[in-house]
Amino acid sequence: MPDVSENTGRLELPEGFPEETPKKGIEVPIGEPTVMVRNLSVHYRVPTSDKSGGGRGPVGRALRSLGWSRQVTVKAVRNVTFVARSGESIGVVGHNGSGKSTLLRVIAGLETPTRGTVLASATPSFLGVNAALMPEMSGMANVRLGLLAMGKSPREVEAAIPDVVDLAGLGDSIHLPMKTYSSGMGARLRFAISASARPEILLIDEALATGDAATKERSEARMAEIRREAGTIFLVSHAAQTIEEMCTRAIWLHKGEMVLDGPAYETARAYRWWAWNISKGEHDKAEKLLADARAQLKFTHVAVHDSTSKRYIPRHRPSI
Ligand SMILES: Nc1ncnc2c1ncn2[C@@H]1O[C@H](COP(=O)(O)OP(=O)(O)OP(=O)(O)O)[C@@H](O)[C@H]1O
Repeated sequence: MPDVSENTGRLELPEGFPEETPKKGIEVPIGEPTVMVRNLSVHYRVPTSDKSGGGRGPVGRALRSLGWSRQVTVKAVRNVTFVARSGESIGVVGHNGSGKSTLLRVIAGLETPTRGTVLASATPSFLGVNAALMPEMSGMANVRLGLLAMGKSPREVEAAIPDVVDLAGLGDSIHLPMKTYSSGMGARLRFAISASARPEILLIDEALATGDAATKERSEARMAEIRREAGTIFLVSHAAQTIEEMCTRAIWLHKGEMVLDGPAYETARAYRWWAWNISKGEHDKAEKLLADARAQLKFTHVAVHDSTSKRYIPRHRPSI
């Protein structure tokens, strides 16, 4: 058993936030750690068109005319640490550019962190069948293609198809070319294909926010099945309400930093309250909410002992 101590406390709702009864999600026992993220940072060096670098004078102009451009560092994820356990579905919320997708890509093993480690008990399944899907082909043909791309045999594909089609809930549209689908319909199909594998760790980026009520219901039931089979789900969404409805726990990222990590309902609502204040131009109030949230974030300690480290696979080769 790795040595971990985590934030599992209840969070206080910010003062003045309208109370609602939390939706009672599907309860599943919480088990062993499945993903451990320790001191994770991801920085990018990117060119900027900002003319202030390299000097405004003739030297700067000459350098720029030779194609030189100033580089800046974007700190997409800053020193994030947490532990995910089987049975949890963890929502990741935050403003545009707060690092949500980057965090998921590192867990998926698609991105190498600048610092820190990510360990996982199994290879995560990312909603990444997108690349294999063909817009010209029908939804049904894409189900076959997606399932084959996930490594299923033709026989397994045929056996899985009815379940995927049912979960996608597209009706007769399943026979139409995918390029005619709305973004929500495409997302439903991708979710259904990825979830059919019942992976131990499932990573979903923005796929469920656009679903209608019936789809959400079906997706939630499927997510609960995965959790019941000792799985863990990460769900990135701008729609904090989706997180409230579909997750057991949520992480709020702000400018790459973890602001809050706690029960989905409280965390997502605290984020919504902050976002609402930002949208109304109440920046001082929003700053205070951010500070209050940070004050409630408890330190998570992660140490993997040699005796158990074999169970956990690094998702990357750490650069430091
Ligand atoms: N490949 C990349 N190269 C350079 N910068 C990147 C790259 N990927 C992400 N970033 C930057 O890292 C930051 C975090 O991006 P990320 O996509 O993780 O945020 P996000 O919270 O998922 O955003 P959104 O909600 O808008 O989808 C942003 O400032 C983004 O511009």
